Amino acid sequence: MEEKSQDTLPEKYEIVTDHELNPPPSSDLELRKGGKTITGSQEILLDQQRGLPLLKKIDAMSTTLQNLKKERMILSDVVKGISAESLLGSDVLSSLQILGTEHETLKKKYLEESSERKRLYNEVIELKGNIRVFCRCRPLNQDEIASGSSSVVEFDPSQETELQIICSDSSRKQFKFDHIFGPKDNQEAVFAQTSPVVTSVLDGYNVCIFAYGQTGTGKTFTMEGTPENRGVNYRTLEELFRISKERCSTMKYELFVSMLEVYNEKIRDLLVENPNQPPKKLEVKQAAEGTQEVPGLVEARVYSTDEVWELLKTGSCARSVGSTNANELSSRSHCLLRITVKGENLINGQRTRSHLWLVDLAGSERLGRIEVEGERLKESQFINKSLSALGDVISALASKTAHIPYRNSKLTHLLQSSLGRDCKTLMFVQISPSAADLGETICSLNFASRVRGIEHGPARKQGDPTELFKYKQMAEKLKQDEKETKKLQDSLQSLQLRFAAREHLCRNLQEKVRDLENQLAEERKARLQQETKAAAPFTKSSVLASQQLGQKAATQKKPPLGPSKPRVPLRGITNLLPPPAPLRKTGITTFASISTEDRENLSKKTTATSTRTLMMPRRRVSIAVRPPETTTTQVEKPKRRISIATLRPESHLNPMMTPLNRSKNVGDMGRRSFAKDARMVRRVSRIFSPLPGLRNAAAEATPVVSKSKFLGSPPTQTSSWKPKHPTVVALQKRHFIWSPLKLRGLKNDRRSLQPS
Ligand SMILES: Nc1ncnc2c1ncn2[C@@H]1O[C@H](COP(=O)(O)OP(=O)(O)OP(=O)(O)O)[C@@H](O)[C@H]1O
Repeated sequence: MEEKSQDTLPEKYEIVTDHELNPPPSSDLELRKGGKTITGSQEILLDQQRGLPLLKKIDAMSTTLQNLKKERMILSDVVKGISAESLLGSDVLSSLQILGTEHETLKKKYLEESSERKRLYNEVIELKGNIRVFCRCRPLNQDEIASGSSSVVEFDPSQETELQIICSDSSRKQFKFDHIFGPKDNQEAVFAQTSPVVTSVLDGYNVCIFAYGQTGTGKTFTMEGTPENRGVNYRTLEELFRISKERCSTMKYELFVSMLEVYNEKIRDLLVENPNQPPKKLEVKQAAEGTQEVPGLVEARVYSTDEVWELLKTGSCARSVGSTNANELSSRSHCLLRITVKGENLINGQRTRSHLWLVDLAGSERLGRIEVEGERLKESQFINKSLSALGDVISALASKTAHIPYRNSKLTHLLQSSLGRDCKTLMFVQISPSAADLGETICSLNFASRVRGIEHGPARKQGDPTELFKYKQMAEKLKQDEKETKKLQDSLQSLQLRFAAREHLCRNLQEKVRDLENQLAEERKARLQQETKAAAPFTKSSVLASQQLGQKAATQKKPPLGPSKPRVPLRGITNLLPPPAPLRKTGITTFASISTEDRENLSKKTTATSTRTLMMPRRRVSIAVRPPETTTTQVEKPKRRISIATLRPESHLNPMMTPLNRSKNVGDMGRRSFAKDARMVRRVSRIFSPLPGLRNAAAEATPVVSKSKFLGSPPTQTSSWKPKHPTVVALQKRHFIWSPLKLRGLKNDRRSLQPS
């Protein structure tokens, strides 16, 4: 120890003296003067040599110690002052940063690869079949060996999936399964094949593993095992813990364990804290998310394998067992271990909740096989009933029927969400090698073969049901909203279409109105011209009068309608006609019956009243004149409605006399008229037209009847045509006098229309 301090101390002193931070004591300086560096310990030695008293030595040592302390402080300050950059350099730091980024990228890639591996792994299992059947044959037990029973099961070591059963008639029956375990295969070998299915629960798949077979064939041994040979249940949980630890950087798992039994179609919780208290009545209920739950069932959170083993032992002890002649401690119930795995992906936050059911079924032997009575018989009946329900479910799944009878038994109802199309199923068919059990063995193998025949679709990952439920509700709301939106869109579209159609109709109607107005204006203009022309050949006075009339007409006539004003869009189209104008007195006169004096009076009267008449809007006046033959033909065909008056004494017999005309004529009798006898006046009005045949004939016979836009084009006059109808003949014989209606311009000067 002494030597070691001698080696190290000189260096420290060197540093101190170099930095000149703490000058050494005077004794040191003196010693250095001699050209030698002397340490504290050497000094002590010197003092000893000099024979200094002990106190002096202690003083010296404490001084040295203080110096050393100061030194340490200085050094620590120096160390603190050294930064990473000054120590490593910027190049090293930048390369460290690059390496860090590379590390992150590699980590990401690793995650991607691991998820891909998981996917492929799952695919491999799916290809192998989501329902798999393993056969396990136990060794001959002591009793069987003692009784000299031989094995009827033959295994071919090269064929891991085939076995042969030697029947009583020495024939062989071959069975094929996904894997066959012989009497020599231990628990590890069994679990090695089982683990891939088991670990699927961590990936979010529902899994169901069950052991089926007659009593005493090793179902409990395979599932539960013994403390020395632990079975699938314990190993499964062990494996789940191992993998969850392995994945802790990316996944967070929570494991829960429930243990129950179905005894005589009743569910019993095997994990109740106080087994002495009366059992709770447990029922299978369908949760809102569609999964099967058992409300009130104990769900223990497990954190370690030790805990699990204790738990399994507790549950196993609470199980109903009884003694049968086939098994000393025969399971009289179906024992179900449920492992619930809640997973959360720490990278993307995805959550899963899946179940793994590990089922140790009660013995499948037929009733006659074991001698039971009383309570045992009842148990056996329930066991057989539920096993047959399981068989029905499997058959329904195999035949892909729409209805799977899960609810026929408690067992199948419990397993509903883990025994079906979206899940992974593994069945252990347990058989006995003994010849004495041959019949039961063949039965079990046949059942297992049926199960193996089920073609499952790909298993589906199970999300967290509460989250799934939430998403389902959201999806439904979204669907409804979409429907509503679609409805609204449809109605909007139809409204738009209707609106467009209306608009189109309005536009068409407006155009029509404009056309009609234009047409009307033109017709008015033309009519005015025609009337002026028609009045020209009459007397000089009439010419003068017509000039005056023209002037007046120019000043008073209604101007032609201008372009239509912009109209308010039509709200609706109605077929209603405008309210009819009140009936006006119609003056019908015939010049034939008027004397010269009367005519003069008439002229005066007409002139006197013309102004008033003209001012009256739309006053309808029919004037009968007898123009010369030539004049009649020269008159251009008016386009408006006309009234024609003829001299006919027997007007009441005229078929063309309309009721209106007749009444008008009758009404006019008492009134002042140009005609001496109103009955002599026959007015042919186009308002009440005669029969079409007659009308055409009359039209042809009447050259003054011009085209009306309401009645079609007038027929052309032909000299060769000879009318046959008496009315037409009468009309033709008599002079037709054209009398335009609404001839307001001319009304002022009716004299101009008088025959010369
Ligand atoms: N593969 C095996 N290797 C060694 N011993 C086994 C094997 N299988 C079963 N045994 C033994 O056979 C006996 C009966 O097994 P077990 O109780 O598991 O049968 P079981 O099918 O569960 O019967 P039960 O339906 O009546 O409950 C047990 O003592 C068990 O240890």
